[in-house]
Amino acid sequence: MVQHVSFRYNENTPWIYKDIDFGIDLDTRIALVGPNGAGKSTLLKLLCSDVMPTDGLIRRHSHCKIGRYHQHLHEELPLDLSALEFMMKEFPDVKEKEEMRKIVGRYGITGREQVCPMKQLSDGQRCRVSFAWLAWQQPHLLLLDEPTNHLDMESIDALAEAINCFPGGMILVSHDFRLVSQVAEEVWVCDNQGIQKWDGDIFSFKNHLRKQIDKEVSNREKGVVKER
Ligand SMILES: Nc1ncnc2c1ncn2[C@@H]1O[C@H](COP(=O)(O)OP(=O)(O)OP(=O)(O)O)[C@@H](O)[C@H]1O
Repeated sequence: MVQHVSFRYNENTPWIYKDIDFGIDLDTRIALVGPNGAGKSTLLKLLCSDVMPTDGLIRRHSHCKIGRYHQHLHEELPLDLSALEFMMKEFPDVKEKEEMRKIVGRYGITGREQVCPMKQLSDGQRCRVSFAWLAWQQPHLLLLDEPTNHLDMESIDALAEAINCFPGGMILVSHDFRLVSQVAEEVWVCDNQGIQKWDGDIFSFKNHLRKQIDKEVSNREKGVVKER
């Protein structure tokens, strides 16, 4: 439950949210959209307590496990360890190396990629390790912030399929309309320090953006003509 939450990073920076109020649960399937800098990533950080509300309250079920994927997650991996060593260290309950090999293999990290130091992997491969790490925590709620940046089309479709098989809640921030259309049931717009449910699907939102841009361009052109 997000109750009357307002947030700004500090006293010298503008309010990102003012008095937002909503609830999410394990059936939640939301795509967050909105202009750059509106506060989409900040909302995910608030939900997983990476930052705390300036005012108001966020109440969580005490057993709710939240997993957040963000663009810098793969940069936080211990690069001198191999993917296999890292996962064995993070999940000591998996005792057999062969079992962990299978787990990591499901994320497209196979053969030598599993045992070489992760510094030798590409960004895309490291992202896959991050996904394996995130998924194996078995969160109840997934917060995905731009998860497609280092993924090819095939991996994006695999991600969509995985999200659709995931039984918990999900909030996605993504500029990838194709992914959004495959996994989101609702579109919420972050703008002007608030959040509003979009009355339509992601494609109608895209059309709305296109019209808005056309209008801005035409107004600018009219302005230029007037100036002349
Ligand atoms: N740690 C921070 N300290 C101060 N300001 C920050 C911090 N992190 C983000 N901001 C600012 O807060 C605002 C919201 O940022 P946020 O990243 O949440 O927006 P966003 O909607 O996710 O943007 P984008 O689509 O560009 O990723 C921006 O103006 C950003 O510069």
